[in-house]
Amino acid sequence: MRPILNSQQIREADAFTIANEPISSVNLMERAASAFTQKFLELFASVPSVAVVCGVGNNGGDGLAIARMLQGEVGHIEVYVVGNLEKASEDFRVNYDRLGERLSPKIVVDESQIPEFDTSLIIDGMFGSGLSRPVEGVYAQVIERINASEAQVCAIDIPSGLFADKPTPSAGAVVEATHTISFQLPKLVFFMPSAASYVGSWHVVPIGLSEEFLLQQTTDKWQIELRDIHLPLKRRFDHKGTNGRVLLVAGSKGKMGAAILSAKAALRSGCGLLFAHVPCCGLDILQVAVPEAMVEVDEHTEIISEVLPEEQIDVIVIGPGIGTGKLTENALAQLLQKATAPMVMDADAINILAANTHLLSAVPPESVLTPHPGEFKRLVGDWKDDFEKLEKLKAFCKKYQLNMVLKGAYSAVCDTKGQITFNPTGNPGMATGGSGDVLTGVIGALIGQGMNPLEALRAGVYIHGLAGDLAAHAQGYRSMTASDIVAMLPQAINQLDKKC
Ligand SMILES: NC(=O)C1=CN([C@@H]2O[C@H](COP(=O)(O)OP(=O)(O)OC[C@H]3O[C@@H](n4cnc5c(N)ncnc54)[C@H](OP(=O)(O)O)[C@@H]3O)[C@@H](O)[C@H]2O)[C@H](O)CC1
Ligand SMILES: [K+]
Repeated sequence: MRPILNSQQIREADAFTIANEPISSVNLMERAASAFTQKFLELFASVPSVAVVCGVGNNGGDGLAIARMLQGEVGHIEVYVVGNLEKASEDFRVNYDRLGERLSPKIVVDESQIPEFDTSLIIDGMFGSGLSRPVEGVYAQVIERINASEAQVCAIDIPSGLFADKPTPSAGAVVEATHTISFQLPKLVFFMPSAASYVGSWHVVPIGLSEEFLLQQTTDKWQIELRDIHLPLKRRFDHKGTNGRVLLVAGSKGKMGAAILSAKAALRSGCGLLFAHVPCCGLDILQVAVPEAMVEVDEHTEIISEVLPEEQIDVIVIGPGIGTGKLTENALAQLLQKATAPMVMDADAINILAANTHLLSAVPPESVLTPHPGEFKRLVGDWKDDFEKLEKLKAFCKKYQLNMVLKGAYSAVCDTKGQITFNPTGNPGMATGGSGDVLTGVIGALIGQGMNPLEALRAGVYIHGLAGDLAAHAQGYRSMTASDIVAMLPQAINQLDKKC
């Protein structure tokens, strides 16, 4: 997993690398600028004109070095320095002197000197990880002008004005980048919905900071990587009874589709036997749609009113399409008293828990909850910003000793110790009805096959997102449906199997 460190830790990594590699600070800047330039040229093949807007710190120093490196690679280049040169950092000065006369920068210290920015692209190097306060005054005016221009904007390290690891006050101006090329590690704020319009598409380029130092750092935030996913092995002598016995409790009148999607997803994710408990009205529907499922019917025609867990069930998946009626609430309460297998709880199962918080302590330890933000809000109340939302997620998982995925772009998986991992796969096309039902089925199948619930949760969100990406590629992210995600599960799982 890739650690996500705070600005202070990254500064220390910088200093450690300089002292121990050893490399001079200005040469580290040269390496960072070169890594940026290479990625930039991959992203923007032919750019007619670029404005490089620099502050006077090291982010600005990067900007000057990048402007120098881009000479001959792009058309016309203009360089602007915003701020007081007397306050410039050491490495900024060295790069200022290296610029040469052809790129002679224009200095901006007041409003009258702010240009119109009519280039096709702007590189933003005003502030990076050294931002110490919200951006105001002439700096804010420059940012407003950048944001108002027609140009694409590519930020160096982080969009100027955005704090990497804490909320940015709404009073401060922030660059709205179309792309951000960041150094060595992603910054926490890149995973926050509220920062998406500033960060744009983000890319991380290695700049050779000491791996030894980075891995020693304490953090509770990580990014899942492909190499972290280890699927359960299938062996020659396995049989259906050893490949996971999954009980799916899902559906109600008019919502049998949720049960079908979960059931299909579980079967496509390798579960050996799928038992489905559904209301009477769902019997024919499920048997026709999913012939592999063994269906047991509830006494009630339209909803689930009583579930008795059979013996030898490895995992119980409950929630998709069940509704929140009183009888179903009672059925869930009874099930919680008797269940010993870990549970995957989604949708209305979570809504029932939110309305009856005394039930939370009865959920088998290490079980998995898969709320979307609306369901999560019902469980923990509202939050003032994305950072507080993550704190609430940690506190909840620690308190109830549960694993949880908070679904959305970069779904956040939290374990019982409060460690958070962000999932990199997935796309906006997955924000469609039934997508969550697919995820619960995948996670249930993986737990059934013997993965521990946390590993299954991390692998499940990764596979689900990957299948979603493949579906978006095939159908377009506007048109794809949850059934398309199910259809792509085999391809996604095959891709993961091949890398093992
Ligand atoms: N660590 C690495 O991996 C590497 C980072 N590089 C680049 O360096 C920047 C960080 O550089 P740093 O000099 O620490 O900070 P900045 O350039 O972001 O900004 C510092 C200057 O900006 C002033 N500042 C801060 N906030 C404001 C504000 N709101 N308004 C006006 N001025 C502001 C600050 O002044 P102070 O008064 O706060 O002292 C400084 O003058 C990193 O992001 C990378 O781009 C390396 O090049 C490679 C290694
Ligand atoms: K920047």
